[in-house]
Amino acid sequence: MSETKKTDTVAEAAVPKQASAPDEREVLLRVEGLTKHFPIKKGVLQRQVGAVKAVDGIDFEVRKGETLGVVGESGCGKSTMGRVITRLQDPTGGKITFEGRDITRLSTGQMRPLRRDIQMIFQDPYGSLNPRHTIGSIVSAPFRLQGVEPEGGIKKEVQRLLELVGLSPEHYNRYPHEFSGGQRQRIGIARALALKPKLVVADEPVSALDVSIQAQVVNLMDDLQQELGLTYVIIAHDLSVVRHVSDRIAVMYLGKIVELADRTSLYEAPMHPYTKALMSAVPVPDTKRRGQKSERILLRGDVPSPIAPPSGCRFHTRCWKATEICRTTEPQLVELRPGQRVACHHPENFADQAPQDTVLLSAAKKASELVPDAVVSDGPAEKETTPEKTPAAVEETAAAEPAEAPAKAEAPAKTEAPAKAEAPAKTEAPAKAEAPAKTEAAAKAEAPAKTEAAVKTEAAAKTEAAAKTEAAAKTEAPAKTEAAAKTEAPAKTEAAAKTEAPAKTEAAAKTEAAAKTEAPARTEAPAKAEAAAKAEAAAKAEASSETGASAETQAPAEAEAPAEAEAEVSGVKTGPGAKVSAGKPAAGADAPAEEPAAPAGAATDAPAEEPTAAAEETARRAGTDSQESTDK
Ligand SMILES: Nc1ncnc2c1ncn2[C@@H]1O[C@H](COP(=O)(O)OP(=O)(O)OP(=O)(O)O)[C@@H](O)[C@H]1O
Repeated sequence: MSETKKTDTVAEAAVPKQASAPDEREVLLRVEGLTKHFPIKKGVLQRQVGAVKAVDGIDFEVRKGETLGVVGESGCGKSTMGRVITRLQDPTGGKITFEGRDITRLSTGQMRPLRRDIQMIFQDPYGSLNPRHTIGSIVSAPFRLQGVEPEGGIKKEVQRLLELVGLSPEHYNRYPHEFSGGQRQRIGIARALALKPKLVVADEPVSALDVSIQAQVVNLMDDLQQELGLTYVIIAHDLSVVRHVSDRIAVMYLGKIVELADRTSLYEAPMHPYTKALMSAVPVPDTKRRGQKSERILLRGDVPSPIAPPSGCRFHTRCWKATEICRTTEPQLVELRPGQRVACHHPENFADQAPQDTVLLSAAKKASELVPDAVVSDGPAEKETTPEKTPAAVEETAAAEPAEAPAKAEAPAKTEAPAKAEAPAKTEAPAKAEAPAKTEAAAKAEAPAKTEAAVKTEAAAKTEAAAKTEAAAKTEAPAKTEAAAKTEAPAKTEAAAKTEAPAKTEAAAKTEAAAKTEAPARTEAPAKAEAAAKAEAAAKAEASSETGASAETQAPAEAEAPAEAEAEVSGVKTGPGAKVSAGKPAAGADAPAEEPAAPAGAATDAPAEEPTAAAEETARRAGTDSQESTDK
């Protein structure tokens, strides 16, 4: 938080200059493979039946004098991580090293001297102060607990601390209820700073405060950092606060760090799609941009349950770039650019790490409906490493924009794909497409779809394919989508518009709804290529979702001018109530009850870790309730 420029409100804050060469500073705290699993117990015997994987293997380090910001949606494990690194809770696994000393398994007694050096500021300025104690008693607790006698006496030192945080020394004998939220948070800060700690972990230090007060507290923390040489780990929801205060930022998702980078890199060129989604939610106070279309990325649904996190990349269920590899293989947090670590197979603003994997998962296709076109077009199917797109890429990209399908027939200039693509082929029947002509729109149609699809293969093949999704997966000669890239004669969608002799595809276009009606769809008209591509890609994606073999979705390899869906190409499925604004999680609703106060040495004497109930929320509350009130 060095060199922070003070402002009236955090949102208006000009972003301070990046701290110089933070990497050269000495490492104060190092965390390796840290895990924290809360057991779920059931039955009379309280057998463990599962675990809430709140923190599931994270690595990072904090250097002296720097501020590490930690962001992520509600429930992704930020607070748990904060409590574990301060040893208020015991880790399940991994290693925590503070000033070169392994503190992972230190007992409460062994930790006591270290409490002077590691402090925590809690989110809730109301719940973290004991209402029956005076401010003087609260702020002086660390001295008493640590047996420290400051020069001039405890009272004088407490009054000095109150002044330091902008309160009056006369407040010494008052009670917490006599203060506003901002003032209470200052009291919490005074208490945390009493013993001149080296590391302060601040869990949402300003989120309970009014915006103008937020700026005051942030500026105060900044001043104190410079004055006392503090090192901060600041956990926050508010990305503008984090941007303002942090030197480096760790983005957490479902118990993992998905990206860790310095502030400038993270905000200017985020690599993880989740980071990009979070960043897109940060409002830009720029009057010139008023009225402009927002590039905001909405994420579908909530963070999945940490009890059974998704396989592979945990974000794949909500990512618009997810392909098969994301579902099966967990990406490691690797340094792709100096100082920028990311765990993603298909990072943004960087070369694809799995370029062979081009077929989007059906979940990704759905997710892409909530993502602006500009972002989607940067998807895995269109890697910067391959300037020309593969047929598969064309289709998958097109599938991401079903609603605009008919309007974009001109676009296929781009889609004149090279004959060879990088993708490894699993092509089994690439040459002749026996493709199911099924559009997602059709799939949703109540009535049997009338897909006017012009499917032209180079051989002017007449395709007879069942368009029913289930059938699609079982088509006799399925052309694997991955293979489309290697198709000898790839699709030239531009030709679609010029199709002279469109193949008559007697495709039974069946919809999920109309699947039972078995209504055939006739291919009659030459098509708009992109619409066709979209329709087919949609069909494939759906087929993949149902067959669970998304990477091997069938693709009409040579369809030059596939279908135009005359049917309602609505394509846009908006999950009812499922949209969740990235970076704007419903903090109030989901946030766990705040911990009781934990002044130096006190709170941690008995780091509570209650056995959890099966219900996650209940367990969460139970966990927080179990924290010992340190003011007592
Ligand atoms: N004591 C506990 N027992 C069981 N589960 C818990 C406990 N504490 C937290 N959890 C669970 O661990 C997960 C991570 O919780 P945590 O509070 O760390 O998330 P968070 O990212 O800090 O969320 P928020 O930003 O809302 O505070 C949640 O699913 C939560 O329910």
